[in-house]
Amino acid sequence: MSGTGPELLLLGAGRVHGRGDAAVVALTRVDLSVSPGELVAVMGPSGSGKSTLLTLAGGLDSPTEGRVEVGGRDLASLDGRGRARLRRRRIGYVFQEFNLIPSLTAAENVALPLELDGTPTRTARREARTALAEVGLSGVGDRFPEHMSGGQRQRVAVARALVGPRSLLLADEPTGALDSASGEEVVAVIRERVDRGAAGLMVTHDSRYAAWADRTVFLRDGRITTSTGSRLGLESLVGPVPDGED
Ligand SMILES: Nc1ncnc2c1ncn2[C@@H]1O[C@H](COP(=O)(O)OP(=O)(O)OP(=O)(O)O)[C@@H](O)[C@H]1O
Repeated sequence: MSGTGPELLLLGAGRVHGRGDAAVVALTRVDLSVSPGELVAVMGPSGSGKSTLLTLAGGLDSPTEGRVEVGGRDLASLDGRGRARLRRRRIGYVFQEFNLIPSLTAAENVALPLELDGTPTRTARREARTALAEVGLSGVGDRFPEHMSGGQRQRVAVARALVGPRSLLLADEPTGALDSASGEEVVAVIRERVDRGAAGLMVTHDSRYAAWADRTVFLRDGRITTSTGSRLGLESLVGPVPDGED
């Protein structure tokens, strides 16, 4: 984590695919700042640019206009290797698909990003157990994904995104097809890590999960149309939202 500035900053950021008549504007002129300790939810209809926003924020794709900074650093100033290193060390992703490797145990799956980054196996496994404990899965490190429930598997995926000192969490529909109890557990884990100092950006279709965020931005046709400052604001837009502990 660096200084007091935002962990994630998008300034006039946009992404156009293709050219001329075939050009598709996936995202345009987005200004967004997410500070350490802040969780921002992203909502919007299908095709409104939510995933594009996340891939730009994570340096998986580059903007065709504007800029994206992570930890005060303009991603365009880094070469491919520099961006890859930043992604591995600083950014945690949670996707809808669990993407766990079936032949590895839960702990091995979680340790993998650290091991790929050169962390000695022993240290990586220790960090993996800490991350599994953080998501409430202390006892299942030696289990294989096929012997776990959907909710447990997604929490393993969240642990893999959290492992080590991640300062930016990007979650694209992290609750996926989970039932609401498992979904709430996943969002609670993200909320907890954010409360301990990470910055979080989470795409969701469900206002119950967005209610865990400090702010919600709404996308339409690639633009931010509305931004609520609080849960109360969200309530005025989408109707009553349940309490966090429900
Ligand atoms: N590689 C690409 N080439 C062309 N168009 C693309 C590409 N990727 C995304 N788009 C378009 O950009 C727009 C935004 O897509 P994006 O996936 O970001 O939306 P989304 O809000 O995440 O949608 P969903 O909720 O369905 O996942 C869509 O119109 C999509 O068709």
